[in-house]
Amino acid sequence: MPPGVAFASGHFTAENIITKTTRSGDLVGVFHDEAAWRALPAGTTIYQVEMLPSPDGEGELFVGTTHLNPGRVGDEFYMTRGHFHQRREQGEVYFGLRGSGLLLLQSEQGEARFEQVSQGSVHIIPGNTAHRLINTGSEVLSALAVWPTIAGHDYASLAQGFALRVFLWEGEIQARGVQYG
Ligand SMILES: O=P(O)(O)OC[C@H]1O[C@H](O)[C@H](O)[C@@H](O)[C@@H]1O
Ligand SMILES: [Fe+2]
Repeated sequence: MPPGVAFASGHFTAENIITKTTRSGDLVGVFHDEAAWRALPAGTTIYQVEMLPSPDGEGELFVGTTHLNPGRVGDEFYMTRGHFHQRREQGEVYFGLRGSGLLLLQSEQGEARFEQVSQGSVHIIPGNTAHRLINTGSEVLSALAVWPTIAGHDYASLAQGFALRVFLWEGEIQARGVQYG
């Protein structure tokens, strides 16, 4: 039997799944409101990534699903750390499985834009584009991703953060530009 995905839960129906959990304490400096981040228990799960086992090497693909919990740090919605690929030219495809949120995309020049993620949405992330998932809903946001095994992750280039942040302000989902300096 080839591996499958259960649409209702977004979980893989396969054996030998590799799971990585990212907790609040792992996300140092990621959220805008540092005091609110400190107030959150460090063991709070923000997201989990399930991956199918995959061979490594040129031409091979990773398949993984990110399950991003609903919640906020202060007013800011839970989100993944986000990254460029180490191999900048390598792209990726996201596919929305459940929940609702935003895919934040940012060029190397710092131009940022969003795509709405919902069940069945397909997102083509071009090369040279940083990407982060943001859960703006009240359910778990799950999205399946396919990317080249050679792509790698570059987190350091985003140490200053993305150019846009998403908050719940006065009951509305609002994106705000961030001034760094
Ligand atoms: O690496 P993060 O920014 O924490 O995102 C978590 C994961 O999300 C997706 O599944 C990506 O395809 C993975 O490559 C990434 O590791
Ligand atoms: Fe990626």
